[in-house]
Amino acid sequence: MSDQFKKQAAERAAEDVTSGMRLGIGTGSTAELFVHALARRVADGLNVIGVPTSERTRELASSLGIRLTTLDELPELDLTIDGADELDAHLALIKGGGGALLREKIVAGASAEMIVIADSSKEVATLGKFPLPIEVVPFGLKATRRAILHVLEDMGLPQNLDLRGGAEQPFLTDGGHYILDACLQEITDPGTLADRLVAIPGVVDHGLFLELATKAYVAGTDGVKTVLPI
Ligand SMILES: O=C[C@H](O)[C@H](O)[C@H](O)COP(=O)(O)O
Repeated sequence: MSDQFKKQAAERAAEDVTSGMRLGIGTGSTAELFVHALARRVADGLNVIGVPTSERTRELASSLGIRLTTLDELPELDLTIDGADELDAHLALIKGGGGALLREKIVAGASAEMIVIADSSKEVATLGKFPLPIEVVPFGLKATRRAILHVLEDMGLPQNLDLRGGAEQPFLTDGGHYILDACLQEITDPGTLADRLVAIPGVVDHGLFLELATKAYVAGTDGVKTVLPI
């Protein structure tokens, strides 16, 4: 069922794309459904150029005939459409379940608008049930981990930090970094947490996307609703 909802949200967002747009294209299962919907519109004559947020998305979009470039070639975008792991009523997001958070955030930050597409299971009152991905450089992993744990302790948050993929074979992002997933349950002050995490040397970025999304299409049993940040 949730796949059906993801598809409905993705197809609704594809309707917002107009010819001439410079488009950031997200990553993940919902974003992939959007890529398919977009490709159908491109086959019907829609003229857009896209910047993918991952190698995975690049391969899919290019195989479906969507014209692509890089953010270096096109550093200003009109719209990014991407999925999310969680969204709240302010359209604050947790992203990075698929490991693409860094490129996703850079691309969203270069876009005038960002539309989030999701099924209604992703909507939460408070962010944090979904583990927060924190992207770190491999060098000095233990020291970076300790510094993150210190911030979590200081903010009264649970100190659960897992290296994605495990120590034997850590997951590597497109940028060659590791991900530490923080199981926090309730992030009551995402702004402070975001600021404190990026201030740690060794932390590249984290999956809190604050004040980036301008609209969301959330699909559930009642159809697709439009959510604007409160
Ligand atoms: O790194 C992955 C991205 O942030 C995804 O957009 C996010 O994990 C949501 O993915 P999905 O649509 O597969 O639930």
